[in-house]
Amino acid sequence: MCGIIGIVGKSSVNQALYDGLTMLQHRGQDAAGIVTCDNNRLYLRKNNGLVRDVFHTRHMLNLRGNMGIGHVRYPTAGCESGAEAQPFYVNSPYGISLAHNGNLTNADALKNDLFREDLRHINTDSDSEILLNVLAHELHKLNKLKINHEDIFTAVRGVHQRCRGGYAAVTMITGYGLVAFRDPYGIRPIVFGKRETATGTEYMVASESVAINVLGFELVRDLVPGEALFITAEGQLYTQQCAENPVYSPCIFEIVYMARPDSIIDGISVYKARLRMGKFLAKKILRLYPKHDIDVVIPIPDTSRTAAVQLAHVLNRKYREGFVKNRYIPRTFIMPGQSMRKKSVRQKLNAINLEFQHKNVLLVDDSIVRGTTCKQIIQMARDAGAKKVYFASAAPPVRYPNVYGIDMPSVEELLAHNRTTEEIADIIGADWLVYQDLEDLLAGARKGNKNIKHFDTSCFTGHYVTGDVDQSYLEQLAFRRNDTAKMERQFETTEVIELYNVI
Ligand SMILES: O=P(O)(O)OC[C@H]1O[C@H](OP(=O)(O)OP(=O)(O)O)[C@H](O)[C@@H]1O
Ligand SMILES: NC(=O)CC[C@H](N)C(=O)O
Ligand SMILES: [Mg+2]
Repeated sequence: MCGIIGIVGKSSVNQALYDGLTMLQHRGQDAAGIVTCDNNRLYLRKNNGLVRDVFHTRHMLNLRGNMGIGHVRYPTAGCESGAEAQPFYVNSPYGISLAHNGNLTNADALKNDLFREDLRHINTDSDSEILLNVLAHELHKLNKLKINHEDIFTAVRGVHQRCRGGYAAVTMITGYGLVAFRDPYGIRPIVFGKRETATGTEYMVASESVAINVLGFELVRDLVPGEALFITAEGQLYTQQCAENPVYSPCIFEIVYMARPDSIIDGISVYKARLRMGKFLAKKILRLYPKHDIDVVIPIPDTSRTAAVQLAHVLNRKYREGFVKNRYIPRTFIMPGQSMRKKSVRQKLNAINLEFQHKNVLLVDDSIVRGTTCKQIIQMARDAGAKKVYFASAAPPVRYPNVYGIDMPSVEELLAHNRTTEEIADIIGADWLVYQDLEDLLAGARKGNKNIKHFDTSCFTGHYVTGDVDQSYLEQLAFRRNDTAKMERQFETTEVIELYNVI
């Protein structure tokens, strides 16, 4: 769930790209990058860190031109090295740069094919470098000095035929314009917008609508699954469906946790969907515990707040901000290692004792994944003087790995895997625990857009919409990306590549 952005403007786009990336920072905290194009020359800055740390005035001044793309990264493949920060670049054909949100499930086979058949070298373990080279090859094989929108859509059709998994991508073809595309299941989100200026229409593509709103663009719509968009450097827009059998199946975890509440994804207001999650969860609590003795509802900031407000309202109990969040500590779930995540929970959240003393509190979180947050938070509530601590998760139990762009690679790390709700309550130290039912979560999301019949719910059900994920893939993924493997890799190879894809 990285954040991607692209703008074709009528004046310099560096500041707008920077501002847009700050609106997408919650999607990736590990690395950030921008590449711009001016007079057929590219200017790139990327590195590890938050947006505000990666771009200083001198970098901003160098990012020239009226067209560019950007990325904030949360790794799901390869390593955390700055060498794998995006956008990636390949010089042939035409000079193409790419920013990718998602994860390819056939990356190994593609890498092999790219080397043996397409004679292309992939220098990192990032699946995004593979996606870029597949697109480059599909363009290359047209064997044309000059390409038009039809050629570009032909190449994207080729990408859909070869690539599997989740991918929303924005690419820039030097001298031509900006190309964005979404995988045939629409797993990862991508929207576009436009803005009228005195000198013509400007276009913008982004992972979430919030970036489009804040920059003063008007949201046009989501790209539908399989669709591609091409905006010429002069500002002409073309769109085309490039997949044979697209099936709308957006990732439900975007609604649960990833996206900002003020975003609209696939026509669904994330905010309203989260309110409905709170309502359904309250109804379930009333069904299970009609004589409950909850005194107060307390959210675990930030993401659960929206659901908790509505949950408290339906339960007819007070909603209180019992935990104060340190605004300078980023999101913990998307941090790379367990020790960092664990330490950060305590740095991030602190209890206001008077909201807990002598009370039976219901703590609400949007989800429980590894259990890092809830274990510590329940203890903090007890230390703050709570009589009883109940816990509600606005999402169902996360029991299976995610393979489409969220870093949940190993079942061993998932608290709910092979455990009952009672066992989990015991481990986290809650007096009782309640999870949202999947049907209610889906109903809450569907109410926002009745046309969406399916969602990718793989982390709750183990059913993978792309149909290509088998046990051996999951074993490989867990082997490569479990926390211990990541930690070992950090010491071995982090900065060894040193080929930063510099333009
Ligand atoms: O069970 P866990 O593995 O701890 O993961 C789930 C937790 O992580 C998230 O919070 P996060 O701090 O990442 O983001 P937020 O501030 O947006 O809530 C989420 O809201 C849960 O609290
Ligand atoms: N979370 C994502 O979208 C990750 C993008 C890409 N797979 C990477 O690891 O860099
Ligand atoms: Mg949270």
